[in-house]
Amino acid sequence: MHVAVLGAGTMGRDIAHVCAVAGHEVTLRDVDESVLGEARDHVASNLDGSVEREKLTKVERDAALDRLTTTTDLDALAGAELAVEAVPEDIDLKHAVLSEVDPVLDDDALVGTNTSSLSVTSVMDCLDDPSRGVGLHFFNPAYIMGLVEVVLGERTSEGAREQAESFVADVGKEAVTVTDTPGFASSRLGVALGCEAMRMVESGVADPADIDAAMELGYRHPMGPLELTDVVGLDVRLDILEYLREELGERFKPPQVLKRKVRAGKLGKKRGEGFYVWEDGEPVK
Ligand SMILES: NC(=O)c1ccc[n+]([C@@H]2O[C@H](COP(=O)([O-])OP(=O)(O)OC[C@H]3O[C@@H](n4cnc5c(N)ncnc54)[C@H](O)[C@@H]3O)[C@@H](O)[C@H]2O)c1
Repeated sequence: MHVAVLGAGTMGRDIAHVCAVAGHEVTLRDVDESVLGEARDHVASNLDGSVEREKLTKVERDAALDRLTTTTDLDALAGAELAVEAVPEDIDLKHAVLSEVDPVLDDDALVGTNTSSLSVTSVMDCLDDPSRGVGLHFFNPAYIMGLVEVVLGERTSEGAREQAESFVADVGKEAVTVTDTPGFASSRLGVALGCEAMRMVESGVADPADIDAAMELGYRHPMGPLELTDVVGLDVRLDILEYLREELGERFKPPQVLKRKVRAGKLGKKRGEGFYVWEDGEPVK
């Protein structure tokens, strides 16, 4: 299948990786040429890691990388049978991207959005045929995490649901299918925990490493809520909180410490600093 991935940032590049390994021809599009170079190197390096861990052979690694094309050119998406949108969490931007791409895709193409929280019904209402739209919510890092939330918009057709669930199984992930409610099942709970952890940092309960250790060692979370916020991106978490506050009320009010860090460009792992300083891909605790 020809899969178009829109946006080559944190999520788009790993979704492209997953689809290429599963045997799909992937066109990864971004508006920023430099991001595309980084994205390809990132995928190549993670594929090398899979070879080292004997999850892939060298031949499979090379074939997956050959199936991945990066481009800024919209026409390169022509005829794609699936598009997965992974541009920033802004409904106007998502509408602009999907409206532009819609006419170029195959007539029956499935259109997925990787939104973490926005209404899938609203994201998809710009499509010529919104019944082809569905949420395909991958988790970070998408090439490792086993879950994809399939989110059904008000107008998502039964056919689109089946296509989405079978695509998720085909790329080796487990689907949970949820209705279109703010934050779905995962982000709403995950963000609530992260938000409370940030308030605890603000009020001096403990430092980030100790708060994270409490959840990791006391509750068996593989990663504490503040480290996870750094991995996800503080800007991404802020966008989600602002939307959930609008939809669900003041309990999702973004903490000041989060706003301050975002304003200062401390966006987490991708910028080398968030709640932690990051060196060689690891937080300094
Ligand atoms: N970061 C996470 O952990 C995470 C997890 C699950 C879901 N999500 C969701 O995935 C989406 C993407 O998040 P991200 O963290 O990858 O963002 P990001 O900021 O890392 O990447 C977004 C990319 O989109 C590109 N872009 C902007 N405008 C574009 C356009 N018109 N056409 C094509 N590309 C364009 C940017 O250049 C950037 O490379 C968001 O909806 C977010 O909520 C994020």
